[in-house]
Amino acid sequence: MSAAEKSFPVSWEQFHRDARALAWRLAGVRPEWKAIVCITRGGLVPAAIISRELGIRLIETVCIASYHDYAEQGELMVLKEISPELVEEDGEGILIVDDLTDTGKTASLVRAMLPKAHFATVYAKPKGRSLVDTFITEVSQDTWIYFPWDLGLTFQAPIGKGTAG
Ligand SMILES: O=P(O)(O)OC[C@H]1O[C@H](OP(=O)(O)OP(=O)(O)O)[C@H](O)[C@@H]1O
Ligand code: HPA
Ligand SMILES: [Mg+2]
Repeated sequence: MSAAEKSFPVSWEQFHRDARALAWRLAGVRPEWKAIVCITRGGLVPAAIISRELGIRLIETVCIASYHDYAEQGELMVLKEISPELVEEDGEGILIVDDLTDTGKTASLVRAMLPKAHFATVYAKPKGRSLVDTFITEVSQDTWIYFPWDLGLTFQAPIGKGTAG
């Protein structure tokens, strides 16, 4: 991916609101889901919110790492695969959850594992958008999304010059 020029910081409240909005959309897709397959680590937080909202209690993980250094994507590594029982029927009725799709590489890898599953992310960038079935907010490709679990409270310099006390 190209170096991100803009930033999109997301608070816990906003993330919760957006993940709930995603759950509302998914409730309209089908009445029941067999399981959530959550792409770690980023998918763990939206999966917790969606599982609570939709009453889905069977949660599986597929563990993938790619962005080793912020904004620099390395080779995709599958650290843990999906259990064979859930791969049966090509993932029909299964909900795949991730926090976002950026280049779409992670999404296309997991889609190939469960071709009939429904793929949902909270955020999407243009390159990955066509690989997900449902998402809430699109941000431009040159934007880096800062998730609340990567942020902390820090001092903000005053807007006006010379007013720092
Ligand atoms: O569409 P892509 O370009 O493939 O990027 C999207 C993926 O990148 C991030 O995960 P990352 O691999 O950084 O691991 P993490 O979830 O553990 O932070 C994010 O959580 C998505 O899973
Ligand atoms: O914009 C992003 N933010 C956080 N993690 C990411 N992984 C890929 N793209 C992003
Ligand atoms: Mg991830």
